[in-house]
Amino acid sequence: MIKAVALGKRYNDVYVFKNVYIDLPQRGLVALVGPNGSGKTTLLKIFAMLTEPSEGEVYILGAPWREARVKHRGRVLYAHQEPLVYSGTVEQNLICNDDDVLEALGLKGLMRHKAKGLSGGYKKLLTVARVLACKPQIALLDEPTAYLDPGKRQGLLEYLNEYAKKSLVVWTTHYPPEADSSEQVYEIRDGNLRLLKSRI
Ligand SMILES: Nc1ncnc2c1ncn2[C@@H]1O[C@H](COP(=O)(O)OP(=O)(O)OP(=O)(O)O)[C@@H](O)[C@H]1O
Repeated sequence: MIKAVALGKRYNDVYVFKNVYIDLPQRGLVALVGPNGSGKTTLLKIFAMLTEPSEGEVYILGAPWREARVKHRGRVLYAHQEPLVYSGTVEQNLICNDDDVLEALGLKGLMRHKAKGLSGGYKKLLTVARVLACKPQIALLDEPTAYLDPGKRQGLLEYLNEYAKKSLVVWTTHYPPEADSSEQVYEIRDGNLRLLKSRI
């Protein structure tokens, strides 16, 4: 439900990537790997309709990018790379409430804690939970496993695999082995995107 055709993005005259083609399904877990600065966040933010493409076209849930930005706003949610929390409690940091998500991400017992007082890992989990609890049709998660210990990484990935049975989840990581459990793995490198693996 995300399709890019000859997509390019440049800042001034410098291309981050060009001639990107991708066709992502309605549901499934899709990992985007690549080294620092390769363009993972930029691509995710284009899909999130936060960054405008420089050339080509992107279709989100069937609508061209500019139209989708108006039509599909709440259906496509992006979780920032940085653990982003606001003042107030964990509960007050959530826009939507979903017990399953909070339980799975280990936040259930922390609802009355001050969000700014959480550790980096729990701030990151809250950033991800804020998106997943709202049940978007497309969840775009920028390095959701960063800051997490191995147990929490695995727990989160297991939950994402479950979640992706109903929705499309695109997530980024620097660490290719971690992407193995995803149904599709794309790599972005030197301005090009290529499909490394697909089980769909
Ligand atoms: N607003 C901007 N203005 C100018 N250049 C930018 C801007 N945003 C990103 N870039 C450049 O685009 C390139 C890709 O950045 P991006 O953050 O998408 O990479 P990334 O793969 O997510 O990196 P990392 O793994 O380090 O988070 C980098 O060279 C970066 O400096």
